[in-house]
Amino acid sequence: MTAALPTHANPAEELKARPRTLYQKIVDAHTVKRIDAETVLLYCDAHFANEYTSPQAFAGVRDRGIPVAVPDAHLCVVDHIIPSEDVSPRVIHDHASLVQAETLEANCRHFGIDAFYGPNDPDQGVEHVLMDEQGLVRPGMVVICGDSHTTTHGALGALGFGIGTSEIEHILATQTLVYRLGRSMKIEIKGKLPTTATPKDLALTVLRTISARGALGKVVEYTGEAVSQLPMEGRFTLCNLTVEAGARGALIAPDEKALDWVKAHAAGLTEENFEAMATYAKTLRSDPDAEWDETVEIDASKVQPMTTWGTSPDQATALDEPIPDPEAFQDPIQREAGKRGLEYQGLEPGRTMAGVPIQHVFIGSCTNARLSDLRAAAAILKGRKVHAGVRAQVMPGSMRVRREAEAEGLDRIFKDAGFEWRKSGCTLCLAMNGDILGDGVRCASTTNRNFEGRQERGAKTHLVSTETAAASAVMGVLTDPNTLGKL
Ligand SMILES: CC(C)[C@H](C(=O)O)[C@@H](O)C(=O)O
Ligand code: SF4
Repeated sequence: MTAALPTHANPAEELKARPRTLYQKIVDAHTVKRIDAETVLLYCDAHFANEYTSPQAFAGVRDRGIPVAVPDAHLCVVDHIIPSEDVSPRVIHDHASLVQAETLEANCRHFGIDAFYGPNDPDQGVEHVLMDEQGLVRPGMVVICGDSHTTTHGALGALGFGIGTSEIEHILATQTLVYRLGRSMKIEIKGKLPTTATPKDLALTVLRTISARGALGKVVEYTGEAVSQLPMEGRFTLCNLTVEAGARGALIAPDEKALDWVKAHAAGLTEENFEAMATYAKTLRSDPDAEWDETVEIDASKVQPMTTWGTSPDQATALDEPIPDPEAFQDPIQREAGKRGLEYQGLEPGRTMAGVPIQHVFIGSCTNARLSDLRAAAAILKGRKVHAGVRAQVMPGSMRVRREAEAEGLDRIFKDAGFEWRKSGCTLCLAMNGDILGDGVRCASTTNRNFEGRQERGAKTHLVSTETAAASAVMGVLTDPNTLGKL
């Protein structure tokens, strides 16, 4: 006869009984082995590699003469170093960049990785646009990449985060990662986002509220009415920018919208697999009495069109509010950073950002270059012209986005307005391959980083929504898109 074990002796039962956050549930489901109180060996479902951060990792695996453990779990794309000129076939002029692109292709061939998106692949794109567009990210997955903006994929309820080169090597060799557990942070976005504001404005508001260090070491979960109302593209934008607060992940519990997105994008997903995914997705939410290390509330109804005034994404303000005086900041680090940011940008406290003259507009990047972004910009640009003295460029997030936009005639609207219609890639987001601004050029940019010199030494970047970028292109000054018809 066997005596019944007391329930607390069964770790699996104990795990299930404890209220958990969505983050904890995903980590538990992927834990191969607990290493110590702070660290686990984590199974990763998918790894995405670009040509820029992967070469040494592949070289390490080659040198040891071992195979890539699960070749089908990797997707490789040339996106960071590829020029965006509108030529066919695409040519990489820079020798070092060409070597990086060719090395990635050779590594894929050598290790039996079929999912390679080279410069002339019809579906090439910025990795964080491409992955979701190919339906490769599913709710509950752990997805990793040697790139910080992998947090983007939390929009689908997947734990996405960036890793370093030695970790990429570990993934290639073992499909696992030695993972230090993060702390949990709930950001509840209450109320409704006004129709005059966009998800990008919400994301910049979150950053301003919690600061660029506000989520350091934490995995954020977004909840609340405004978050459920966001379309998938808006959720990608929000989760993409969350890393700029230092977050180690950004999650949104998967709902019907997330499942519909996967259904619409995952080629070959059978009805049976979809049903299994949908059933699992229902369990992917934080338990009502889960404990959080930190919680923050934000009122969505107060969000207004935003831009950045400094050189950190959290140095943001509404376009029609006065630029704050950093001298008044309590935190000495923020005070110094604010003073330096304003000085770099050549701006004074007290004036509004609306009306600041710009010479360049960039619509692109993994933050805001999906089809809905291009539609929103085109709706503003239709029948209007880019202001004299402004150079305006659009780099669709992927070649598929570009094709879909062309099928709707959006390229015509952009070109008629005076925009350059380019090909997809990171390009001007981080000043690569000749896609750079001149020294001192001020740019309204739909990207996620406004660091000193990000778009070229001395160039001034102001982060904005796609709508604000389009309106600013027309006016030649930073412009709240809601005021456009009224000016
Ligand atoms: C090049 C890469 C390591 C980097 C990142 O990690 O985010 C880049 O994509 C960026 O946006 O600055
Ligand atoms: S588009 Fe910009 S932010 Fe996104 S991965 Fe490329 S360089 Fe990084």
